[in-house]
This record gives sequence, structure tokens and C-alpha cells, in this order.
Amino acid sequence: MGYVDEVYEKVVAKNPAQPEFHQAVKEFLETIRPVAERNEELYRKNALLERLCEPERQIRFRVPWVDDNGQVQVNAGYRVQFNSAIGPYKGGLRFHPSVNIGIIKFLGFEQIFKNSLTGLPIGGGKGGSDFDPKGKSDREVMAFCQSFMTELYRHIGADTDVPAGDIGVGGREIGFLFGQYKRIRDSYEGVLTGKGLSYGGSLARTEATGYGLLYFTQELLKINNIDISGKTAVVSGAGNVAIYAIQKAQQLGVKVLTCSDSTGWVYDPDGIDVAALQEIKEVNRARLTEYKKYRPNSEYHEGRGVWAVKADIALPCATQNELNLEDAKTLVANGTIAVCEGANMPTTLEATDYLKQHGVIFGPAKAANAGGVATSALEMSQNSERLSWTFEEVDAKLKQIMINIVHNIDSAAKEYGKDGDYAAGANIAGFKKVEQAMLAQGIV
Ligand SMILES: NC(=O)C1=CN([C@@H]2O[C@H](COP(=O)(O)OP(=O)(O)OC[C@H]3O[C@@H](n4cnc5c(N)ncnc54)[C@H](OP(=O)(O)O)[C@@H]3O)[C@@H](O)[C@H]2O)C=CC1
Ligand SMILES: O=C(O)CCC(=O)C(=O)O
Repeated sequence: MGYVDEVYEKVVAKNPAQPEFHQAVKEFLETIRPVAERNEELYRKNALLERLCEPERQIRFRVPWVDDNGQVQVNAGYRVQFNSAIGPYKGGLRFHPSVNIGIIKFLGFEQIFKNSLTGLPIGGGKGGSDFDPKGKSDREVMAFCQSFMTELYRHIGADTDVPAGDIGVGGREIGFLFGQYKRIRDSYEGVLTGKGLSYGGSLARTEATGYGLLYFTQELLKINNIDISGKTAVVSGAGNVAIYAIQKAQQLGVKVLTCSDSTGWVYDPDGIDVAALQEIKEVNRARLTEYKKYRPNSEYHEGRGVWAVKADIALPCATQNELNLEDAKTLVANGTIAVCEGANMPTTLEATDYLKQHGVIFGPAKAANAGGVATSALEMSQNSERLSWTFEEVDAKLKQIMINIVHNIDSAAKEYGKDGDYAAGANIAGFKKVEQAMLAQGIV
């Protein structure tokens, strides 16, 4: 048994019943195996991989709040501060009933390497709660956010840990969280990103993850001598990432045929109408069943099904493990040329292997969706210098960051004899910088 296998076994033994965390660690360790073998003595002596897989700090706390009927409710809150070797902890907050410590740890672990790939000085962290904002009044969401921040504030700060949004946490939630932090700390600082434009937010942060995904996909296809323009795409999700991925795809000449939420999915043969989607999801917080009212030619189906629609490009933008082996087989049978991940870990390990074995260009999440956190880091820069950049400035920087990521992961894959394996390239390139910083900083 080699070093990486030993480390994986220890992680599973020390963190029982956390399948998503195990999956993320396994995917990472398998792909950096050649680097670990080349440096085995050094890594073993410094327990480098063992330290990398152990969060620097993890916090779980009670979040009590009162609902509109006067009933007290209790949720669990989490923040996992995974690795600060290259900068303050940075990563989103997820509010969804499925949240548990294993989910937050997988997300925090991925965030370490994603943030490294951006080239910006940000460490990895993630947090959230099993609170479900769906169906709650604005007052209930505010009560929850205030209670959540009443504990979280003591662990975060502009130079310590800077949370942002993720599933279930958008502009409304960030506003309530920021207001409570400022009130408790009496400090107006860039402690959160994804803020509103009137109180320190950055232009283009709302669009950044989706736009970045498309800049990444465009460049990845380009280095494979394929022009993105004129292609068709299937997208899953109908939230922040999906909406702006669809918008940028259309600007680049791609026809997007589908989107989905947790109850069903839409097929629109004329291309998804982004304005309709924004009104349904961002303004009305409604279900996709509404879409047909805007587009009578479209179809709505209950359940899941977007991967069965034939298209050139697949962009999973909803949640983890939403694209399984059967879906991968369908995509290959349909002649899909590329899968680029907007969501975090949306493709199962078996599906990823199948896609790679069948020549599908695979853009892994930690590279493909890094545009969101990269733009968050640009928001931190603007907050530090107390200036705001124009949309065009931020968007141009975002585009260049995504182009750089494509070339860096391509070179890293080639350097270790894994030409075209961009998942390996992303893990290796992201890891190398963190590894150097950890070794330089001693045993901490
Ligand atoms: N926001 C960001 O900047 C970034 C987000 N990501 C990742 O992108 C993904 C989407 O995030 P984001 O768009 O921000 O989140 P949103 O909450 O805005 O949207 C999430 C979308 O995915 C659907 N969804 C969520 N959970 C499930 C589920 N269990 N099964 C089926 N559908 C589901 C939601 O449907 P419904 O409304 O019905 O729940 C909704 O359409 C996540 O994996 C997130 O971690 C990655 C990088 C940055
Ligand atoms: O903007 C951020 O800090 C984090 C975005 C995020 O949650 C992610 O990259 O998964």
C-alpha cells in the first residue's frame, strides 16, 4: 500500500459516515499520486497529506430563532476553516436541509485547491446550516441570519475568514448577515463577499461563477481546437450559477436547451429565456412549473432528466453527485464533447472515469467554477482600497483568471504525463502552491 492509500484509509477511519468528504479526498489523492510518489520522503516526514486532510479548525453551533407563528426553531450552524496556508479562509455558506459536517468538509477541502488555482491569496473554508430558506418569510430568514451571525462573528473577519454565498445564500441572506456582523462588531469591513452594490459589493460578483464557467469552457475547447460558438448545451440548476452560465453561453453563441430545479426540469427548443428565469427564480422565488407561462413552446417534466437531452456540452450547475454513471453513458451515447462543472463535485467518481475514458473533455469544478471565488477576492481587494471598479474591469480580470487557469491545469497535467486529464491538472496545480506554503511555514 502506497503513501496516498495509507492517508486515504486514515481519513476514512477518522471521519466515519462522511461519504462526500471521502469522495472529495479520494478524487484528490488519486490524481496527485505521481506528485506524492516523487516527493514521498519529504511528505511522509512532514505528514503533509495528513495535515492537508485535517481541517485547521471546525466549528459547530446552535442557531435558535423564532418563526412567524412564535414557535422557536433550532438549526445547526457550521464553519470549517480548512487551510490558511496561502491566505485567510475563504468560501461560501450553504443553507440547505441536506447540510451536515461531511458536506461542509467536502466543500471546504475542494475550496483549498480551487482558491489556489485562482492565483489570488485566499485559503480554503466553507460553512452553512441545515436551515431551509425555501418557503420562509423575509422576517424568518432575517431572524435566522441574525442568530447565525451572533455566533459566527467571533470566528471571522476581513483578514481571518471571509464567507460568501452558496446554495440557499444569495444577496438577501448576505445583507442580513452583514448587518448583524456590523452591529455586533461595530466595524464596517469586508467580512463577507457577494454584498449588495450599495454597501461594498463588487460589480460582476453576481454573474461571476456562471460567466467564469463559460470563459473556462470556451478556452478549454479552444485548446482542443473547438469553437464554442454554434454549439448546443444542457444545463442543470436554475440558481445563481445556472442563470449566469446560461446568459454567458448565449452571448457566446451557444443554444442552451434545459435548466432544472429540485422538483423538475425544463426543455426549451428555442433556447432558455434568461429574463423569464430571472423573474421566476430571483424575483418571485417560485418553481420552474411557472416557466411554461412565459414560453408556451417549452416542456416541463417532473423529476430529473436534463442529461438525456442531446447536446454538445453539458454544464451541471445544481449540486453534488447529480450526474451519475448512467447519465455519463447517455451523454457519451449522445455524442457530448465536453462536460464542465459549475456546481461543486456534481459528477460521481464512476461517471468522471467513464467520461474521461470515452474521450469527453472534462472540466473539473475546482477549476471551472473558480470564477465566483476569484471575483470574491477581487471584491476583497476593492474593499481594502475602498474603491469600486467598473463592471468591465472586473469582468476582464475574471476572464483572464479563467484563461490562466485553463493553461495552468493543462501544463500541470502534461508535466506529470497526464495530457488532457484536466482533473489531475487542476488538483496538481492547486496543490503545488499550497504544498510550498505549508512546507515553508513549518509544522502548524
Ligand atoms: N454561488 C456561487 O458563487 C458558487 C456556487 N457554486 C456551486 O454551484 C452550485 C449551485 O449553487 P448556486 O447556484 O449558488 O445555488 P442556488 O441556491 O442559487 O441554486 C441552486 C440550484 O440547484 C438546485 N438544487 C439544489 N440542491 C439540489 C438538489 N439536492 N437536487 C436538485 N437540485 C438542487 C436548486 O433547486 P431548488 O431551488 O429547487 O432547490 C437551484 O436551482 C452548488 O454546487 C454550489 O456549491 C460553486 C462556485 C461558486
Ligand atoms: O465567493 C466565495 O467566497 C465562495 C464561492 C463558493 O462557495 C465556491 O467557490 O464554492
